[in-house]
Amino acid sequence: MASTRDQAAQVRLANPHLQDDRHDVLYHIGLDSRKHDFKAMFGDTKVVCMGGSSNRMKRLAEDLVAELGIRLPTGQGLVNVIPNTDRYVMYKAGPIVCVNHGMGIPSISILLHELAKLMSLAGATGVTFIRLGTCGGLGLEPGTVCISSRSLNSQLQSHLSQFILGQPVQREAVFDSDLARELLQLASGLNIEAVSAATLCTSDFYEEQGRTDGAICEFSMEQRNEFLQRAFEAGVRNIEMESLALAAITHRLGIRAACMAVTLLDRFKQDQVQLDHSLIAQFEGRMLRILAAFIRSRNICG
Ligand SMILES: O=P(O)(O)O[C@@H]1C[C@H](O)[C@@H](CO)O1
Ligand SMILES: O=c1cc[nH]c(=O)[nH]1
Repeated sequence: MASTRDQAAQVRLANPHLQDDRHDVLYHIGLDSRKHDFKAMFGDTKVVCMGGSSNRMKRLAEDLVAELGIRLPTGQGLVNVIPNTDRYVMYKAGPIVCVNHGMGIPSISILLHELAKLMSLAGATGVTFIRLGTCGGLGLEPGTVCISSRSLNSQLQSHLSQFILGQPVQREAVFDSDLARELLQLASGLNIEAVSAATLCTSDFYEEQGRTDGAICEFSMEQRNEFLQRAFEAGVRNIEMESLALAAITHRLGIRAACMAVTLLDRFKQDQVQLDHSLIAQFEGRMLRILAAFIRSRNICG
């Protein structure tokens, strides 16, 4: 349970160049502090939900409205609140924001910079960021919800490496352990198969995840299996493409964050995702139920 101090905490940026009263253009999410009233639009935000695809985030917002009985502004319905860009979409249902992050670390990290600035300028307090995604599992039944404890890069190290001004910078990629535990308990209470473990985050779906079915593959089946086994022994139970940036950026800024992703396949058994869309939607529904239980437990929707 979040403490009173956590609930009052504002998002604090880690950038001495930024003045509080600045004019700021959040270019990729199409928001401008001179044209939009950030406090009125986003000041009440408590949870920011993220996932790769735009339609999935729209569905998530619709499902949360139905599941939690959230009342929308009269005559407005659920609308994309960032229509000035087609990079991302964003829906707001009461204090919940649902935004898509695209695929991979560069796409989610641009979004995270702009979302953190947005939440800070809006004066939002006690905000939690949660990614709801899909992933490959290691030794898990498809449909298992993986809640990341930390994220490992493709060298199985728990940090995000970047080159800033030409110099290597490493940022620790860990998630809030209390929040991860809380989500795991909620899953268990709902009888949803879930684990909390390390997540491998790569910058590619094919070769970096050890798939032999990409357009290029220069390793053997034995090497593939050895890599997946090594990841498993390092504590990895799922593989995806965004958790490293989510963990590193939120940890650096002190934003409470979690990454939940449902497994679409067991990578020890296969490389191709062969599930049909209705089953994927059913699996994603498991994360919606955990998320809804989390939001209910926080009493933030009135
Ligand atoms: O949240 P989603 O399901 O979009 O994320 C995973 C990781 C990659 O972005 C993508 C690869 O298929 O799916
Ligand atoms: O295997 C998978 C499935 C979904 N997303 C990934 O990044 N990998």
